Amino acid sequence: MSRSDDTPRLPVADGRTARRAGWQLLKDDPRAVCGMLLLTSLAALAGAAGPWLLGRIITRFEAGDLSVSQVDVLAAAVLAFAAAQLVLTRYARGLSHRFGERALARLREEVVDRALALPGRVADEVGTGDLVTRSTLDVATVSATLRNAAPDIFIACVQVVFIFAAVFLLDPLLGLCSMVGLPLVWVVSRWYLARSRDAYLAEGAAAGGVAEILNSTAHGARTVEAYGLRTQQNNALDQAINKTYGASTRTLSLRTVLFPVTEFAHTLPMALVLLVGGLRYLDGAIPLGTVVAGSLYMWQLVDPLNQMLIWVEQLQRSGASFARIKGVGLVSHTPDAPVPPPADDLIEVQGVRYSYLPDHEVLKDVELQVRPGERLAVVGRSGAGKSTLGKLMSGVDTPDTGSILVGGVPVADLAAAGELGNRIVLITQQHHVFMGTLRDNMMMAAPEADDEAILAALALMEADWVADLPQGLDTMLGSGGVELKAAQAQQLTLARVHLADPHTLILDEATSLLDPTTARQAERAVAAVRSDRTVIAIAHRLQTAHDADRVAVMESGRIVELGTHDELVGAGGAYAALWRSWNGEN
Ligand SMILES: Nc1ncnc2c1ncn2[C@@H]1O[C@H](COP(=O)(O)OP(=O)(O)OP(=O)(O)O)[C@@H](O)[C@H]1O
Repeated sequence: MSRSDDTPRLPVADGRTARRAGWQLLKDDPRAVCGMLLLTSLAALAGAAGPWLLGRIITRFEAGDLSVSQVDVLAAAVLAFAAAQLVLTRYARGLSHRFGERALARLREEVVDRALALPGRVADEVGTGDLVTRSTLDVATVSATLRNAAPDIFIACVQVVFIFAAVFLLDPLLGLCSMVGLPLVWVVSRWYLARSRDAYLAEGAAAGGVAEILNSTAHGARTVEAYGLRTQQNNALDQAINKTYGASTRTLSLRTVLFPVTEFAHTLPMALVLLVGGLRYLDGAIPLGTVVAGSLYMWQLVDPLNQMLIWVEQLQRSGASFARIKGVGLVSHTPDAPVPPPADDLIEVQGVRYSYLPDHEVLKDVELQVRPGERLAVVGRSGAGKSTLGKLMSGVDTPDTGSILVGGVPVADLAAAGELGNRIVLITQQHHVFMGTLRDNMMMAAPEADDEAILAALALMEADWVADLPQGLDTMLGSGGVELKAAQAQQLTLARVHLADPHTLILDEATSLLDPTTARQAERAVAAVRSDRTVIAIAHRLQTAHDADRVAVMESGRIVELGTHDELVGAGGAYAALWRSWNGEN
């Protein structure tokens, strides 16, 4: 039940891909980036003016060519520049935050799109834990960076550049002194960054492992109880928690080196500027005002460098999260080019092979054409591959080889582009009710549908219960709201399909789990939604095959017979045998 270390995981984007994706976030919003750069530069310039003016006051005062009123004017200018820096930084930060929010919104949409475009087989293989961790914890980590760290780091970088430039302009030797800490910061950061990516990835993966075990235990709680697997699950959880502890300790030990060394690297230039500046002043090489201005710049440098130090860890952590988020896209099925509209409603299955597991082919060279408006029944023994064929025809996954086309366009491409829902819909026994109002649940199939159309679709499915809902179409459904019974959920699903108005329905035993009365009601609902559409019915009851235009018989992943009911009964093959045995049973 619990997943082991061998459980396949979603891939992680390599450093180059992640850097390119990060760069793309900037390129996607060029106006905001230019605005941020301009405002931050102006703010840094205003910030650099203060120490320079104070230095001038001291130098000229020392030289005796400054009156008290001139001191007042210069002091007022210092204040004015400080105020300007405050205002400009505030606007720069506002702009950066808005940039961060927009980038985050794009990233969130991308995660959802990519997760939804994951091939069904991959989603089955990797389980929910890894995917959930990437779309929740990892997105939260990246969002903290985009909201707070990125603006602060950006502003700090610009400030640091301006401060160094200002010290060099004051006195090149003091400028050199101001930079002595940089090699130390460079070395320790390289040391840290070389180790921390893997360490944070391991920490993220370990957290995913814990989430996976908790998820599978919660979902399979009854099985755990029934088979007495409690100890086994506890042990697996203990192991996963120990792994998380080990991974967190590793990242902590990296931080205990980074922080003290960089702290020292900040203090060193301040001391050197004071020492060398003082000596040069005593030698008469530079005025006192230059030493004061230089040390004030060093004092100004502490804050942005500290900001960068504080955020470098967050940056690294979110770099790992960003790579994990981008990794989801590496296995998602996304079409390379814009998807053209299908020429018509003809469905063609050409040489399709498919396996869930290596060396176990479930579909073997399946060929099939379904004409618009045709009713095709797919029959065969359990495990023959009927449902798998239905899933592939509805774009849930892509074939390993061969293609499934509608009007000449691969259905998986249409599904990935979100353009399959109003063409081909798969109806299974699982009817999902989304958390939200009844109207939300209906409008996701047809965003432009009005209340009248929604109520008409529900009425067509005999969903009388809608009239009893406390807030009508505004009633909240799902957990925390009104919980629908299986039959009601099915009516809702079918009404949604009716609104989406696809040309093809793939019915996979849509009514078999219901009790006889609700099954009859459900059959009427299915009949209402089938009218005038192409219907591919994956049928257990051969009456469905009898009433269909054509019947495809599947055996061990192949279509072994294809024809009308009468033709196949006459041929005396596999279908005739199934028909005889079904008739005998009934
Ligand atoms: N998610 C999965 N992972 C691995 N194997 C699977 C998965 N789903 C189906 N299979 C296997 O693929 C084969 C075909 O299954 P499929 O459900 O398509 O057959 P079917 O004809 O629809 O059977 P039934 O009528 O019992 O639903 C079976 O051997 C089944 O065990």
